[in-house]
Amino acid sequence: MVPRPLPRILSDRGAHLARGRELARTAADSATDILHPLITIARGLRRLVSAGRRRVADTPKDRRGALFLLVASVLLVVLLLPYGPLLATVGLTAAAAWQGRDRAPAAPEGPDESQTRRLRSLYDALVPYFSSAGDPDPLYTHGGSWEKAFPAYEFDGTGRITHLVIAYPAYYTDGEAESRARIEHLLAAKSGRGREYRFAWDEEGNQLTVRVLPPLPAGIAAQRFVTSPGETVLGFTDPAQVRRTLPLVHGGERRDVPPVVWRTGIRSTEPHLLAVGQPGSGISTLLRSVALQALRHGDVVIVDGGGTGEYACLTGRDGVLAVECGLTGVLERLRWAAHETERRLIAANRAHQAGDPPPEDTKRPLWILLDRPGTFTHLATADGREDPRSLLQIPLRHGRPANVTVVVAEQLDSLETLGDAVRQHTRARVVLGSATPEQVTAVLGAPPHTTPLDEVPAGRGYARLGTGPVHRLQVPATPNPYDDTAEDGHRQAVLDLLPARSAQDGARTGPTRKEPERTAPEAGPVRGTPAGTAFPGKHSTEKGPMDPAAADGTVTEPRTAHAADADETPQEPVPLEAAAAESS
Ligand SMILES: Nc1ncnc2c1ncn2[C@@H]1O[C@H](COP(=O)(O)OP(=O)(O)OP(=O)(O)O)[C@@H](O)[C@H]1O
Repeated sequence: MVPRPLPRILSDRGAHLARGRELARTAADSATDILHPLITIARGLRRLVSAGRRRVADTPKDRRGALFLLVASVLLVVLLLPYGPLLATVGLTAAAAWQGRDRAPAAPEGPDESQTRRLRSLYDALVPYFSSAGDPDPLYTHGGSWEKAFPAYEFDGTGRITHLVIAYPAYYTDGEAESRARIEHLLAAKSGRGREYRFAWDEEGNQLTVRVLPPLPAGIAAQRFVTSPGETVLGFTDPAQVRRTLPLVHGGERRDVPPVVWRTGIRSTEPHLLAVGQPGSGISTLLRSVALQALRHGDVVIVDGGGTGEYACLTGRDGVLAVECGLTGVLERLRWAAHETERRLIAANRAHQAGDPPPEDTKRPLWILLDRPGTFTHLATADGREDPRSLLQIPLRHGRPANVTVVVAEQLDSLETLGDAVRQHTRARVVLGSATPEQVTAVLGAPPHTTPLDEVPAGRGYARLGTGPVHRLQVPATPNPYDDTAEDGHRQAVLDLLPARSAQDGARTGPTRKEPERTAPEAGPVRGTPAGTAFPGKHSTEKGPMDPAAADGTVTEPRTAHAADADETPQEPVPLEAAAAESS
């Protein structure tokens, strides 16, 4: 699979950097070669001086005078002898060169006994798979030699394999997923569990390369990442597949870490994201991390189907248009988002036709983040209300040119509740937590090329942007700052990133709505569901100007950053058909 190219400016910069690094390395290598004798002599002189110092220190104080006298007499004799100083310099240089020689013992050639045993055991395990009765010159036979089968290998300090190249016969069915999986499973088991392995199959050269991957850096706190507008850091990955690094602060130190950067906006080829995972895998954490980054340049609407107050910290903050966890509010917000998408499209379209740049009020990114929207689909169906999925269609289909981005997070076992529009238009995908290779493949559209971990840390998983490669992913630690069980430093990092509390909170109200509010949590047994079916507990975050069902029964219009500048009368939504008619 071809990695999605970076924007030219970035890829060029990467190429320049790589070329620069290569040149610097070559220059350093040449300089080391030329200066090697000098380095050796300098090292030897240093050793001679320290030996002399040691000698003086070891000599009892009362005998040091005699020692200095002896040295002075030798120096005097040398000075008086014909060619004495010259001979002394040559002698000293020779002694320094001898002392400064590299004394590290030469690395032993080939593997030691225990390493040979490991390689032989791997070879024997592979014989049944890589041998065939009709092969006249078999590479793998019982009792055969492993040397030809394993042209390259490396071991770590504990004697476990870290890198292995395996040659296999051309007739092995390496194009079939099942055949590959069989070998990968066997190698992971025989090379030591508890580590992650990357397998690279070279079908042309009939070689399989196995590499042990170092663990991804966990516990990197949320922080202001060095990114451009339109870029969102989903998490961190291996350096092998990413040509860029992000400067970060981790554990009080500055580090450069390769990120998985998702690009949104009108030029994005993956304008919307779908994140799935098992309960507790870190999906809400990922959404919180995305929200905090989105708030740097845009407005955010959050739909929380979890009902555990995961996004309470964002309520009433600048740029946060709503944090909804009740069905009525959610429908209201999604309806508004659909209308806003249409409004932006029409405004931009009019500007295009007039030959003007897009109006300012269509440029500010709008993010709709939905955590477990399946809960509301279920409630709406039971209540005979509008399906929230149908309201998502317009932002998903037409969000890109309108600068509207949708992020949907759902649990692995509720994927069937997502609906076609979400499936079709979310081309950026993330899977977190433990998942079988089949589940990962079903979500990402391609298998992971690494073995799954026995114990998956929170926030660990895979990401794929469009048809790009599958990346290992570690989401930055972005806990709910009101969660006492989370690490204090990580909670404080989130608090530091929160925008200021909105000054206009509670300032504006809109038309009255008569509908009674019904929240997922307090709905109790819902019509059409078995009595006692439990829904997530209520966490009411509807307040201020976004409250769709305030105590006095009034509803407010969602507040955008531009609403204040624009006409105070709520804009009538214009359907998409009208936009199409206008443009024709
Ligand atoms: N990237 C991460 N780094 C460190 N800890 C994390 C990370 N992601 C999640 N966690 C921790 O794991 C726990 C579960 O995370 P989170 O609530 O985000 O998961 P979830 O999938 O939304 O779970 P739930 O279904 O329970 O809501 C939390 O304690 C959170 O702090």
